[in-house]
Amino acid sequence: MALQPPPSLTCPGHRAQPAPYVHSIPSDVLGKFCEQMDCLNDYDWMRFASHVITDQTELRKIKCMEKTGISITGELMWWWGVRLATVQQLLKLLSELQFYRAAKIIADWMSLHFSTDSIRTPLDPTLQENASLHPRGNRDESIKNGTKISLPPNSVHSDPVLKAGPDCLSLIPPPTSMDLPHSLQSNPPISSSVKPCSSSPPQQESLHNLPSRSLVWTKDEVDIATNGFSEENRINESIFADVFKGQRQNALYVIKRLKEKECENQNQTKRFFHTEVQICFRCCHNNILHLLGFTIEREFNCLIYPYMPNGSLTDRLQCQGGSEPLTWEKRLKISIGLIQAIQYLHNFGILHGNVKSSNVLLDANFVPKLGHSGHRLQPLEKKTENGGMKTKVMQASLAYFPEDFIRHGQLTEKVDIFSCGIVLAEILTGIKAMDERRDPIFLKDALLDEIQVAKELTCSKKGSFENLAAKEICFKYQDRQALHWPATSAVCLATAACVCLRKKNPDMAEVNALMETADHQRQYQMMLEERGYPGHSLNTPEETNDEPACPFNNGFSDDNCDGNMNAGSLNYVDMLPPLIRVTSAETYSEQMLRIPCESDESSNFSWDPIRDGAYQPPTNGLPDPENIFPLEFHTNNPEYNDDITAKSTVSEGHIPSQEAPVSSKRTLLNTENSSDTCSSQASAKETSMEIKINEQKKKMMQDILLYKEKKLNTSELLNLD
Ligand SMILES: Nc1ncnc2c1ncn2[C@@H]1O[C@H](COP(=O)(O)OP(=O)(O)OP(=O)(O)O)[C@@H](O)[C@H]1O
Repeated sequence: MALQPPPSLTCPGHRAQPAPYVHSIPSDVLGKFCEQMDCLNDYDWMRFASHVITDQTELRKIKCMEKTGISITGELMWWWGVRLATVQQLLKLLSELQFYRAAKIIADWMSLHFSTDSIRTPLDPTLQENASLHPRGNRDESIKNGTKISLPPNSVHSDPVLKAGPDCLSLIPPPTSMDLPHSLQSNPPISSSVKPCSSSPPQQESLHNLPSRSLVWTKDEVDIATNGFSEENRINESIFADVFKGQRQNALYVIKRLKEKECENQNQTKRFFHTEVQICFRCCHNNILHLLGFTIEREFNCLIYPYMPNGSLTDRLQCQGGSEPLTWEKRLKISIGLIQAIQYLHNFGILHGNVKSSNVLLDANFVPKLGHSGHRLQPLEKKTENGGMKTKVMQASLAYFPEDFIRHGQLTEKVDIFSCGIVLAEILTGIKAMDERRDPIFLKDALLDEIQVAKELTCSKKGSFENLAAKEICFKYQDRQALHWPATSAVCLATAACVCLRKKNPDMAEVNALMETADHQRQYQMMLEERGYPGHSLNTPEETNDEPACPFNNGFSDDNCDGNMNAGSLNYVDMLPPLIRVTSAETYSEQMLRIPCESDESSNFSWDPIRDGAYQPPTNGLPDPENIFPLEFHTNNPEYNDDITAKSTVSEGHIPSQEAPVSSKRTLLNTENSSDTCSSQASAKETSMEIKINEQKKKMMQDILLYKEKKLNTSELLNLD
């Protein structure tokens, strides 16, 4: 259903006032209303609910929540609210069903907060005399205002609201069937047991009569599915929950059994359970993990999810169980899915509060599903047995939280966006968000340092320093295991991470735009591959593929290992169509056509002073001893130098130095592994690297140059003819 603008409540001579939406009812008013409605017997409640939701599955889900102690009317109102139902529609329905007490709660609030032009009391005419139910304020005020409003001819009798009496204000126009949410348009639910507005005595509807029972699992059912919680079905044991694999009717599930005793108090478990249930049921998005069921027996709280065959993003980034490293295409898709999930939640005013890579589950097609949201559980302080446990749990969370949240504890959208930025950085780098053997322990500190340095260097607008920081992050930390990662895509992803980490107003729209650019490039690359330009064959030395990856993926990094970046990805940057192309192709192409044989200390790429300002490049191609910062910011790998021009000091037949830049205050270093080892490995790689030029590739690079010089058109370049 297309979202409609709010129906205006207008009257001649008066300013149009938008009708308040159900979602704008304040929580205290809604609370009272829900309390009232939740007390209805099952039959009456279903009568009401089935006018709001005609989809029986949705309705069943909500009804099921009753057993968990969640207000089902609250859920119903949430469901309706996000579909832009108006208070007027709610009042009308309540009036039709003669739920006057509940209607009065809403009407009282309306009369206090909205002008008399915009409200009407939807009470049955017979009850207009009942002073205790009639919102007196409306009547009085309307008379005081002396407002006289004409009714649209065809609305007078059709709208029960309008039958209220001559001195009641009218609503013009009442929402047409087009304005109404789908559920209210027509076709009240066909249910044998629920007959709205039936005059027969209400039949008590019990949960057991509803087909929704499948959502509520019994202890026995869970026992059977997990084979008695057998060890072989255990997937994970965390402080708060045991995670088991289960099977029922040929479907695989994950059953998360909460450990109540480990939590500070029962209320906390209950709150966690409620939040998880509410969020999972409320959200219907391809990138949000669905909740398929739960148990509600005493001291036996289980949440049941679909089994995700590819486990968690953390596991796949760390290649747990010997899994293949994630390709960059998969990484890009996962990033986009995660961003969309968070945006979806935020659009509905839901804060996740627990975004981290272990909570991003991957289905059989590596589609990411964000799960396990809600309040974090706090463990009991068990000083003797489990000293330091709380600290560990806290530390794990700190890795994804911004400083001000840790200090003040106020969960906002910004917190989720920050956490998302850390996950994006994990995807880009394959580096764990936290590793106690590293300095700094937290990935976020390394990223924030890069951003700070870039900021200090550029003194320019945010976009510019973030881009600079992004390139540096790519250069230093990009995961080598994701082969053939196009530079533009990597920089876009790194920039997106930097945007998420902004202290003020991190902008998800900007993050999205960056990821769209990255995705365009993915599509372009796919197109190239379909046309017979296999991605890695352009200029990647074949032997690169066989080389062991730099030990980033063990959670360690070493600057000295960075020289052998994935040079193969340069080609795609060059070949990007003008719209998304960001690099200086000539520079790269020239570089790529050379035969690298040894590192050249004098070769140097420097930061483009024209674009980035402030810095005058050294004339001799060597770093200016007076001005150390260019050394800190130049990136020897041309892959990330879209704004960096090759200096004439790069001699023919040489590749740029493999020397790593010294950019930020600190870089992620494994304090246990000596960097020397890595450094010698890197130089060994360098000296042994012999690059064969493939004639086909060479021809292609030449074609690209011709294309750049406009001597070839796109069709000729891609051999389309
Ligand atoms: N639906 C699922 N499918 C497959 N594996 C899952 C699923 N849910 C969880 N897992 C596995 O179990 C691990 C632990 O899940 P759990 O929800 O306990 O995460 P956690 O990070 O330890 O805790 P929390 O989410 O409470 O912070 C995940 O990292 C993943 O490997």
